[in-house]
Amino acid sequence: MLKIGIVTISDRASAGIYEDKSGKEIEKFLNENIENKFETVYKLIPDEFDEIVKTLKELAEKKCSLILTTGGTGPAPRDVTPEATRMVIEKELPGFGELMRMHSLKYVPTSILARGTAGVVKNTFILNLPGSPKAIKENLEAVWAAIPYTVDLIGGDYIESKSAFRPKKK
Ligand SMILES: Nc1ncnc2c1ncn2[C@@H]1O[C@H](COP(=O)(O)OP(=O)(O)OP(=O)(O)O)[C@@H](O)[C@H]1O
Ligand SMILES: Nc1nc2c(c(=O)[nH]1)N[C@H]1C(S)=C(S)[C@@H](COP(=O)(O)O)O[C@H]1N2
Repeated sequence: MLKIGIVTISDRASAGIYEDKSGKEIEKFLNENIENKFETVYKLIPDEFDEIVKTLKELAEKKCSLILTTGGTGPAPRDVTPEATRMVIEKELPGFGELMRMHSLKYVPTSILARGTAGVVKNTFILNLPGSPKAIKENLEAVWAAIPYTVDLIGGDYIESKSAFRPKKK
């Protein structure tokens, strides 16, 4: 069955200082946009480089076709999610981050602070989203249409989604 990893990277949420609303927002978006059966694997970790790398590798080895991370993409000293993601991926897909930042300008001028990227390791596609709960939908609505086809191309499990775009086969 289609497996999707949700990784919340937040010092405060992982310490129990606040509830992880962003992970829940990701789950909600997936439930609203995927029509076939899928299971999620959820991880809540602090902004620690080694822990992020370990978690992403573990979820890729568990055959998640898609991993969505939230948090740690900004300029603060402990924000290292894009660097950790680059340690794991074999191929970067910079268009996802570019489009998310451009689209998010419509909501906040600080969208240019997000450094999130995306890329592929074996049959897993990893995408970094910003940490704020409201940023989840704002960013996923920008790039979701391209995600199911990306997962097709890398040999991941099929994602059935009315909001996806798949180019017609010739
Ligand atoms: N997982 C989360 N759940 C709920 N609110 C969050 C989460 N992550 C971030 N936020 C909220 O979004 C705001 C902006 O995110 P910010 O970049 O400060 O957090 P972060 O660096 O991702 O998290 P942290 O400081 O805990 O590591 C935060 O002040 C916080 O209120
Ligand atoms: N759509 C959208 N993008 C957004 C935001 C937002 O609220 N909405 N917040 C911005 C802010 S304030 C920051 S600092 C960066 C990085 O957030 P992160 O460090 O929590 O990942 O995402 C940016 N991108």
